[in-house]
Amino acid sequence: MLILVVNSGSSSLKYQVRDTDTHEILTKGLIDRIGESEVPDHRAALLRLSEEVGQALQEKKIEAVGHRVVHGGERFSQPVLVDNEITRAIERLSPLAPLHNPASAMGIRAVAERYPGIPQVAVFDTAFHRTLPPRAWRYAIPTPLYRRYGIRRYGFHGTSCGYVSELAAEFLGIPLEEFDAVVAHLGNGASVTALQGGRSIDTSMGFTPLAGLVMGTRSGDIDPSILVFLAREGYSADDIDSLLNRESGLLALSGNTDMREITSAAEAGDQQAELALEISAYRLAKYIGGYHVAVGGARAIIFTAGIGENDAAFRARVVALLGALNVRIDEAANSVRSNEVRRISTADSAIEVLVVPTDEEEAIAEATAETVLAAGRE
Ligand SMILES: Nc1ncnc2c1ncn2[C@@H]1O[C@H](COP(=O)(O)OP(=O)(O)O)[C@@H](O)[C@H]1O
Ligand SMILES: CC(=O)OP(=O)(O)O
Ligand SMILES: [Mg+2]
Repeated sequence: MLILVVNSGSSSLKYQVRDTDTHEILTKGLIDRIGESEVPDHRAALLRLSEEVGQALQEKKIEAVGHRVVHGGERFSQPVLVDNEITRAIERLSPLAPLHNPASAMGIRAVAERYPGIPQVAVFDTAFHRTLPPRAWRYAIPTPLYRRYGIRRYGFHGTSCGYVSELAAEFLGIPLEEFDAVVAHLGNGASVTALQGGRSIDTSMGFTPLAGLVMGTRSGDIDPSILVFLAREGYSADDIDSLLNRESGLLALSGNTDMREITSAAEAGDQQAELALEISAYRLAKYIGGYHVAVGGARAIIFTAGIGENDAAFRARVVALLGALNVRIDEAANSVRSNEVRRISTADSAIEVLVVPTDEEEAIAEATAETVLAAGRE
């Protein structure tokens, strides 16, 4: 089946046209640095996508479209065929994923206009984390807040996590059902997930993709009282939202969101950039240690996504903080650039450290084809 996959990340829009029968990628593209002058917003990115795809495909016809949707709430634990009601449900979840869900809903509507009648499937980041036990998803706040507003941990990057954990288990020759690991998905948004028996049992993002690690523009964990303090100081809800989601993280610490630039600044002696890297690595290392305990001893630590796959210096910095776990990096293996699954730990490292390139688009294409075929059989 010929599938267009649309992955609306917070700062980028990735697309691919894939044939799920032959596994061929017919065309793909990345519209990056959304928000800067050339591509001011996701609408502009989608317009560019439709021009590029139209040119590349000529007379070939796309049969279905798969969308990455970040927040599926408690309702969606599987990919679903999209209709108007589902699109509205995705929009209603926007307050819980303000950098992502509006872009996905916009994408779904834009595709419906451009390719009328085409089946569209939503594939949710949250779905993989529906296996979290209550001890991990409940917050220690009054129950009515959960019942009334659905305030709980959901977790994100699930499509990526599921994809890389299968590849990692296969690489190590461990059956997925017996695979205990920690997955660090480090992109513009970043999260860590604890896998036990191949299933998610804890994850650093929470009610929204703001919790956990230091990210490009997101603060990650902070004391919630800071919000109350700021509200009393006169900050509005929108001010706080924008402060923590768009003006914090690496940007606030170093003046930059791009790890490549932060790393070169740090190497050139920029103290702020150095501190930003230190804080990010330290926070991640603490999570890895915690999740090693949560899964009862991880067999592997997996690095994936933009930073995880490409930033050898950052990986080395994180692993250097894991000495207490007897995890050791192999500097030579770590500095190899490759698109393959690879081991970067030494033979005597207590836990294997792997780099596993993620492919959310492939996972979404497969899920889309399956969902469309299953709907056709009903
Ligand atoms: N070669 C590289 N070295 C260091 N960081 C990189 C490299 N390539 C990409 N990155 C970083 O990866 C991040 C983007 O990751 P990605 O997974 O594409 O993000 P998203 O999908 O969330 O938009 C950015 O912080 C970028 O700086
Ligand atoms: C959920 C999330 O943060 O996604 P991204 O990394 O694409 O911003
Ligand atoms: Mg991403």
